[in-house]
Amino acid sequence: MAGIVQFENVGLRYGTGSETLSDLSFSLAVGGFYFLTGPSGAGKTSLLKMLYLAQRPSRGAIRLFGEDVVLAQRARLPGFRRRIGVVFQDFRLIPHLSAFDNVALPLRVAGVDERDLVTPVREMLAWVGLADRATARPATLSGGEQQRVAIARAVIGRPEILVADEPTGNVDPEMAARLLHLFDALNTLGTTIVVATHDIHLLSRVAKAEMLRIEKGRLVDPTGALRYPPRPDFSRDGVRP
Ligand SMILES: Nc1ncnc2c1ncn2[C@@H]1O[C@H](COP(=O)(O)OP(=O)(O)OP(=O)(O)O)[C@@H](O)[C@H]1O
Repeated sequence: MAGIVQFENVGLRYGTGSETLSDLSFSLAVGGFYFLTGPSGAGKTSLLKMLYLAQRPSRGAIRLFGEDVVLAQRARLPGFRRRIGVVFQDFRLIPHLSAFDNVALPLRVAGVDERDLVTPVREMLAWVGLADRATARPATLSGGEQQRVAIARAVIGRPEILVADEPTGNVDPEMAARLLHLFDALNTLGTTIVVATHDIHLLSRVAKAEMLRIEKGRLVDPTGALRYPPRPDFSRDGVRP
């Protein structure tokens, strides 16, 4: 079955320098849970940006939901983006809006009636432990609280893909475990999850997760499990390549 995300020979060059990312070829399954790891500066955020359509690749093909998003007309990109929830490394909350209104934003953009959004937004704020901070503006929240608002905003619209860049960077281990539980619950409902992280404790907490590792702009894939197109299955006659 085709993946919900497919990168084929993707390269990314900022400006005129050498490529930041090279020869990325992989496929992510619908409903999969993936951790993206690698040293600082390896290119994790850059890969995620291409995935959530904030950055065009310099070469190669990217297919999301079965459609070529590099060749897609610009006018169609917002439609694809609405199907992807993003937790940015720097949160990107709207400063003049309360926590409630930041979380409600994707539902309002999608045209959800005001009467229908109050309960889901309150429930989501409670989920991330911020039920009593609904009226607070981002500047009055701690870094960890802002991060949780950002996560609530990313998942409120039940995206098909959730992309999170270091989502537990500013929270204590107990909150990190709760957030991971939230991602896991979403994943169980069918959302494909891609989490970039340095946190090795996080990696061991989700047994079903697969690892994507980037080093110096290239995907390191020792098992070959993520290679695109998939390897032929030799298991029936027991012959390994
Ligand atoms: N907009 C940009 N213009 C030019 N170079 C950039 C840009 N964004 C990132 N880079 C460079 O691309 C390389 C990869 O950066 P990226 O942020 O993708 O790495 P990362 O693996 O996410 O790092 P970290 O774990 O520290 O967040 C770095 O050398 C960085 O300086």
